[in-house]
Amino acid sequence: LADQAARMRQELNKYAYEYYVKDNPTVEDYVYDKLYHDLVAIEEKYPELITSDSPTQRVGGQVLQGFEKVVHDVPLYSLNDVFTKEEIVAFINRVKKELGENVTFVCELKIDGLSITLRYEDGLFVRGATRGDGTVGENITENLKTVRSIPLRLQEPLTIEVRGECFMPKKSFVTLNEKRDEAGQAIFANPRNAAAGSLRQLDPKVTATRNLDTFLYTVVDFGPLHVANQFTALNQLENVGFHVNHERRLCKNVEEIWEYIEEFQERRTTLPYEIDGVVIKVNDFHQQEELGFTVKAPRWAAAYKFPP
Ligand SMILES: COc1nc2nc(N)nc(N)c2nc1C
Repeated sequence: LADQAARMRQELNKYAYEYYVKDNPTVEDYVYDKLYHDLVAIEEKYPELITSDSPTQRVGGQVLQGFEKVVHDVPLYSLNDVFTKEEIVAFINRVKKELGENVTFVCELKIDGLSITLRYEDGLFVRGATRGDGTVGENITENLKTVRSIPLRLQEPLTIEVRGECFMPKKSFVTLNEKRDEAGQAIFANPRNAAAGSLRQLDPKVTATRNLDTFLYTVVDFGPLHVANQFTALNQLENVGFHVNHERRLCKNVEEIWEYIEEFQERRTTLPYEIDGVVIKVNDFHQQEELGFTVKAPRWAAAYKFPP
């Protein structure tokens, strides 16, 4: 029976990966729901068969009295903001001055959400935390377990820490505010505040109702993923189970970067999530190491902020 429960868990986690990460479900919802309820029945009868990566454990946490502090082994740094094409040109020129002409950049969307860091040991999700001040954050593992796109077990038994954004899709934001308005509750000003409020809930059962989502964009130590640059790292992050934003693009020069920026300034209102800019990164990890960091931010990246 233990094997049967394990097979059901694996099947459910596969369906969830296809649905939430690959955005390409292979079964109808009722198939998932039926298998889920069959697993719940087995686990209720034989609680000793319950494991931490069972989808039935996503909304299990008790109501917390408060959040523990988490000291980040590797600080969550911030990005240098730029606001004009001239500043982008200056950034690219400075990078090429130090690295030579043979540099490729990755452009990614800057999601308007909350920075989170997720720790996995042997493939199992063990801890999730907020960025906080970059050095000390809050342990919100129980709340992050309720976010369906966060895998409870990776496709490989990796021990890694990944970072990204937790956000509330625009549609969920509108529905939530409609419900709150009808209930005479204060509405949230924007999806970012709604996501922050949802993650700061002491009761995970409330967080579970908020339809939060994630996009992961970096690994603290790329070693275990065996990747040499940001673009393949993003592909690998998706392969091992994380939700990664698909609008990433390799750019060789300012023209291609500016083209990407103009495209997403245009598409911003039609995207299902809010963005506040574009992040430009040197793609190759050795070149990133060569450039290093200033006190607060990497010298190999810049965040172009859209005009308000
Ligand atoms: C390399 O560091 C970063 N990379 C990022 N990438 C994206 N797409 N969005 C961010 N908000 C972001 N933030 C940081 C600190």
